Amino acid sequence: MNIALLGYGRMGQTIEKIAIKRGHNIVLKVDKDDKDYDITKADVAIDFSIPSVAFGNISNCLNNNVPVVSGTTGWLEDYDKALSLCKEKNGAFIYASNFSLGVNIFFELNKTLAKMMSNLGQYNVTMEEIHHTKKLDAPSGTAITLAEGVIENNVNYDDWKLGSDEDKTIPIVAKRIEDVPGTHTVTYESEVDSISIEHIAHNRQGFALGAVVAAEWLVGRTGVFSMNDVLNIG
Ligand SMILES: NC(=O)C1=CN([C@@H]2O[C@H](COP(=O)(O)OP(=O)(O)OC[C@H]3O[C@@H](n4cnc5c(N)ncnc54)[C@H](OP(=O)(O)O)[C@@H]3O)[C@@H](O)[C@H]2O)C=CC1
Ligand SMILES: O=C(O)C1=N[C@H](C(=O)O)C[C@H](O)C1
Repeated sequence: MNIALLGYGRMGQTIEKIAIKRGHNIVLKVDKDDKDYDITKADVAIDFSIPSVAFGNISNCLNNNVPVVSGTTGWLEDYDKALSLCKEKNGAFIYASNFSLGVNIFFELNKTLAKMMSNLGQYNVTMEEIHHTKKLDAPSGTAITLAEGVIENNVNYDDWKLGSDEDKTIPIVAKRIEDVPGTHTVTYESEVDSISIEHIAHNRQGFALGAVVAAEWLVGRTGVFSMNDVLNIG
């Protein structure tokens, strides 16, 4: 496949190596100052850029009939617009807050645990995410997906907030520590005990491999998809 990389930072460069190993060609690398490029030479685009430009990158792909995989976080206020544009153009689009196989299993585990804890009002849930100091957004997209998984499956919660202690609101703590690729912990705490589940990324390989696998899966399909479709889980 001919792949366009929209964003050639930490993730773009990791994806490039994995894509080449899997026999693909990188035909375009787009960074901040690259404006007039021809996206149509790609069979699929993979966007790992920055929150303020992600929706523009995705729209450009959909407007030019190029399937697009996006892992950029922090732009989801425009997600519904991307979804409508994809439908209008009969295009192909996948967004995931986290493309790693391990985290997608963790998402399902989180939903199951949330359901089990729904009748147990003596437990309060908290979430913590730890990332490297260069990360632009907080909380992480993965933490937001985890919080949404609890809200959908546990009657005790209907919202999430950074550092909140409001009723029915999941408090999320975001820590920034140099070089941490991504650690997410969900904890249920009562007066007598605590239950935690945790995912620790050791490097960016899992995110990057998941994005390339998603791109391979997306080409030839039309619609808006999630990693559950790609991995056939959930
Ligand atoms: N879904 C997932 O599995 C994962 C998601 N992420 C998310 O992916 C995104 C990227 O992460 P990461 O690679 O670590 O970040 P980086 O900052 O390393 O890379 C982002 C790149 O985007 C570039 N950029 C800026 N403007 C544009 C533009 N208009 N078009 C294209 N590229 C542009 C930046 O260039 P410059 O530096 O010159 O501004 C930079 O090279 C983040 O939102 C992060 O949260 C990260 C890991 C996994
Ligand atoms: O910015 C990162 O690095 C990461 N971002 C994603 C997120 O916001 O959840 C995924 C991963 O945790 C790494």
